[in-house]
Amino acid sequence: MARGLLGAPPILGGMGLAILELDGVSKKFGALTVAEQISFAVGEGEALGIIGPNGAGKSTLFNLITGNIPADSGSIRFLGSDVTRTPPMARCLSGMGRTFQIPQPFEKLTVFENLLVAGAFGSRRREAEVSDRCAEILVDTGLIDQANVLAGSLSLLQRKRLELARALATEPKLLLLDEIAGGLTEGECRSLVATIRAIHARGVAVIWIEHVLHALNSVVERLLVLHFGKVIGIGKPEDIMASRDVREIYLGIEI
Ligand SMILES: Nc1ncnc2c1ncn2[C@@H]1O[C@H](COP(=O)(O)OP(=O)(O)OP(=O)(O)O)[C@@H](O)[C@H]1O
Repeated sequence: MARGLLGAPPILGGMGLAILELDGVSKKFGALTVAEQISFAVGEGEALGIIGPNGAGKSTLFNLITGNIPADSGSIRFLGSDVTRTPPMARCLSGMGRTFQIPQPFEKLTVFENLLVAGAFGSRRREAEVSDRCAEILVDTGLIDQANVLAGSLSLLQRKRLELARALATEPKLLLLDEIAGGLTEGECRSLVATIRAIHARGVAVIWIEHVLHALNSVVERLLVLHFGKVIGIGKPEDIMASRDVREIYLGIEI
């Protein structure tokens, strides 16, 4: 299990049981090691931020957690069950939802139709059964006025909101957000953060990869730092941001 920056054991943010546990997860693409002995746990209802330079292996880590790529070694437990060899769809059905760095909605479907597809597919229920829940999610994510708009004509912020809404439609207990604040204006970023905080406040555990640090640090209870596929720090955001390694490696500040 990864130690904190000061060598302390990982804190689960006082949230009790772990919803997700990685133990020694490793992955290589040919000669390139993208995940090396990654171990950490996320508490139920906790929000964990993941930072690291470009190419550090952050999105790859999400793909390992969701099962989109198989781990070479190590184990992944979700809600107490070993899911290391479980296919992505089954992980989604058991409560793992994710957004992708580049939103890819069904452009020729409306916003509401996009949600119906995600809700029905992500819960193996009929569209009529998920329709009310999808309408609620549109309200929660600030998209209700765009319900009948084609996804292809949305602004970047609205596409990010739709990406979030599609993940929520699968009714996640753990929500994985991949650079959802990237490319937004300051005001847009603030409004998206407010939405994410509200989702987290309802008890959904969040793992959020983000380069927009002020947005990330306003939500998460802990930060994990990846560098060349290795966890080089995990702990409270203020401790991580003050760490020499992180300042040198990630923020590019010479000490
Ligand atoms: N399917 C793949 N095959 C081979 N190499 C890959 C594959 N996917 C990612 N990589 C490489 O693995 C490394 C980690 O990529 P990854 O996208 O996980 O980084 P990241 O930390 O998310 O970067 P960014 O912040 O730029 O999104 C990179 O060198 C990338 O080129």
